[in-house]
Amino acid sequence: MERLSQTTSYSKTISANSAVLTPRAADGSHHDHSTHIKQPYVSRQPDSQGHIHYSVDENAMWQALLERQATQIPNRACSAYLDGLKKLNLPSTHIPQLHDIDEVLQATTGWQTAAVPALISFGKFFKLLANKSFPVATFIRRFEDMDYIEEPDIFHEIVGHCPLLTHPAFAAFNETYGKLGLNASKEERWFLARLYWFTIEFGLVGSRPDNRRIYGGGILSSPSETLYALSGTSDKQAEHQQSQCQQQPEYRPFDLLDVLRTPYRIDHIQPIYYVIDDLNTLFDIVDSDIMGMVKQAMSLGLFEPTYAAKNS
Ligand SMILES: C[C@H](O)[C@H](O)[C@H]1CNc2nc(N)[nH]c(=O)c2N1
Ligand SMILES: N[C@@H](Cc1ccccc1)C(=O)O
Ligand SMILES: [Fe+2]
Repeated sequence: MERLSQTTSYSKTISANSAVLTPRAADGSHHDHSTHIKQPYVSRQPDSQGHIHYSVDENAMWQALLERQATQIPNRACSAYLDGLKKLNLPSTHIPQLHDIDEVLQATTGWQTAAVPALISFGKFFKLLANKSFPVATFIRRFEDMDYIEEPDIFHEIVGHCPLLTHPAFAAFNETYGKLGLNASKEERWFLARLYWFTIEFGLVGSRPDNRRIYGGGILSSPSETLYALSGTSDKQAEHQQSQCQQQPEYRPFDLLDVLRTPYRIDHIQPIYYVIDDLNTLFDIVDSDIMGMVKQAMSLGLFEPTYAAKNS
């Protein structure tokens, strides 16, 4: 398997649809392509003891990301997340081994991680969650993608998701969500994906701007989105600033039916966040008739995307 750190990573960027061109010739020479190419990420395989040998560069990336987030997260993440982060007791200078994470997850909620190559299919994803296993893609972003990466890397899965997986009610939400997905049809799964997206991935909690905090793992693993997500001021001012074409997030009060009908794109910072009053709102949803709501959303159809929809 090609080692991530040895792959010559070209400065980006191609438009999302451009073909990935062949990298630098073996002898190091290269033709100056007018377009740059984005080296694909390749996940690392565990050795026979289940140990993954990361390179110096990859461990340095982890250290840089954790140091940056250590300065940005404390007064932006919700307290349940901060409690979980402390329990994980993550190493600061190197990427943790999955069995070290599993020890904490097993002891707190009976969960564990599952090494996966990258984004996995809905079917595999729901099956893992239904069995209290969380997918962890075993590669880490390069420095050029430090602030924001379009696909989940190990920093996203471990620092974004694992802290709240030590929280019993949050873990139960994930497990129930997985079981619902397992029994859902293909089309229903697309609607369920929006519930996950606007809560576990990109959810905010706290109805007033001054008490608003982040619980979404997709935000907390991105240094730039962590700052952006709470940068919106009061909703009125946000509208005004938006009219001044400053990029400001839109905050919407959480409504399950609205969430299920809201298209999203996974490849850029989110323009819309749904806000719950309290984490318990999330746990009440588990006891509500989610699939009934999905059927209602299907009959009502999707809202118009607020931007050119690519994949949602
Ligand atoms: C269903 C959910 O919205 C999302 O699309 C899933 C799909 N596959 C995934 N695959 C990985 N490795 N990590 C993830 O967080 C997800 N999220
Ligand atoms: N954008 C997140 C990673 C992510 C990708 C896709 C879905 C969810 C999360 C980050 O930079 O950390
Ligand atoms: Fe995620």
